[in-house]
Parts: sequence; structure tokens; C-alpha cells
Amino acid sequence: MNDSLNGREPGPGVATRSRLTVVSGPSGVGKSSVVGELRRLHPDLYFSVSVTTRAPRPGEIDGAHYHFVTRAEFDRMVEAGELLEHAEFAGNHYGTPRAPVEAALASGKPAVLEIELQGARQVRAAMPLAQLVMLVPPSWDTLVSRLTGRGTEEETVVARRLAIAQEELAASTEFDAVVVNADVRQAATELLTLVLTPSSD
Ligand SMILES: Nc1ncnc2c1ncn2[C@@H]1O[C@H](COP(=O)(O)OP(=O)(O)OP(=O)(O)O)[C@@H](O)[C@H]1O
Ligand SMILES: Nc1nc2c(ncn2[C@@H]2O[C@H](COP(=O)(O)O)[C@@H](O)[C@H]2O)c(=O)[nH]1
Repeated sequence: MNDSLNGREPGPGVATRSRLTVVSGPSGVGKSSVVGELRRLHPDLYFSVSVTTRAPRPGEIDGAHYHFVTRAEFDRMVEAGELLEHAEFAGNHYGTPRAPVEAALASGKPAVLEIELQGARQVRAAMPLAQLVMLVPPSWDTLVSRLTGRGTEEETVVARRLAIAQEELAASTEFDAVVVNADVRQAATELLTLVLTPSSD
């Protein structure tokens, strides 16, 4: 099967081996850190910028870290079918703009999404040839100290995210690959190999 559009038929002249990789994993495991390193290792990949209703953290830039949108705008995008997947996570809404991902894959560029579990499941259902990678911490205590040490969320939000983290880690068997984030550079190198490996179909 041709995998350029991850399960859908390509148009004429479309490159054939680009692939969508979903990077998921519990809050605080280091997804942004590892994907940031992946971008430094291979700037030519396509990295999706999500929309979110969450307020920006200090230092986050609209259009770079996220597209920060109102709930009304988020709902409009959902209604218009502009999101490839979307989910509510710990009180905020997040989604992947569809058009840029499809354009990247159609042009032959591997694309990388950094999203939570519900979204990963939606991508798997819509694009069966997408590759799902879960990033896991070396230990539960490490995850707790990374999330609390980041200092970006209040205690109640940290507790909420850790409760969800237990469910996310339990779903690791649904994923095609599991990468342990003990060292950011090492994890990004492993991820790069996965991202550049074509699907076997
Ligand atoms: N391998 C690592 N060793 C030590 N610290 C790390 C490592 N990876 C990430 N961190 C630190 O852990 C914290 C959480 O990392 P990061 O924000 O990348 O996680 P995340 O999975 O993207 O979180 P969220 O899903 O909540 O956005 C940050 O302070 C980051 O610097
Ligand atoms: N389903 C989606 N999840 C997303 C998307 N963009 C980010 N995320 C995930 O949300 C949580 C919380 O993120 P934070 O920036 O508030 O810490 C985390 O797991 C992200 O990976 C998306 O477009 N869809």
C-alpha cells in the first residue's frame, strides 16, 4: 500500500514515503524537550503547531509554541472540520490543524505531532499507517519531579495531570514504539530513527 497520505490514496505526483509520527506520553515526561531536540537534529521535518484554549505560559509565543485561540474559535474550527484531531485535556482544549499536516505529507515531508492520548487514538483511527510513539519516564518519581520542577502549573493542576498520566502510561501497549526519556539527546536520536523509518506496508 502507498503510505504517503497514511492510508488514503495520493494524488498524481505525490511523493510516496513520507509518514506521520505521533509523539505522545504523560504530561511532564519531556515531549516538548525531546521534540525540540529532534527539530535541532533535523529542521527539515514538519512539526505541527497545535491550537489550544489554554493561556500562554511565560515565554510561550503565539504561532510558535501554539496558536492560542478562544473557545469560540476552537469550536468553529471543530465544526468546520479544520482539525485533524482534538481533545480536552485537564480543563483545556487542544487540536491539530489539518491542512498544514496534509500539505507536508503530500509534499513528501515526514510530519510530527506532539499530542495527548485521546488525540493519538483519533489519528490512529483516521490514518492507520501513522506511527504512534510513546515517550515514557525512567520512573514514576522522575515524572513527578519533572512536572512539579517545571513550575508552570498550580498544585491542583499538577495532581490532575498526574492522574491522567497513570492512564496514559497504561496505554503504552497501543503504541508502535516506546522511547524512554532518560536523556533528551538520546531520546531525540531514537525518535529521529523512528520518524525516518518508512512504514513496512
Ligand atoms: N531527559 C530529561 N532529563 C531531565 N529533565 C528533563 C528531561 N526531559 C525533560 N526534562 C524537564 O522536564 C520538564 C518537563 O518537560 P517538557 O515540558 O518537555 O514535558 P512535556 O511532556 O512536553 O510536558 P506537557 O505535556 O505538560 O507539555 C521540563 O522542565 C524539562 O526541562
Ligand atoms: N490531542 C491533542 N493534544 C495536544 C495537542 N497539542 C498539545 N497536546 C497535549 O496536551 C497536553 C497538555 O499540553 P500543555 O502544553 O498544556 O502542557 C500535552 O500532553 C500535549 O502533548 C493537540 O493538538 N491535540
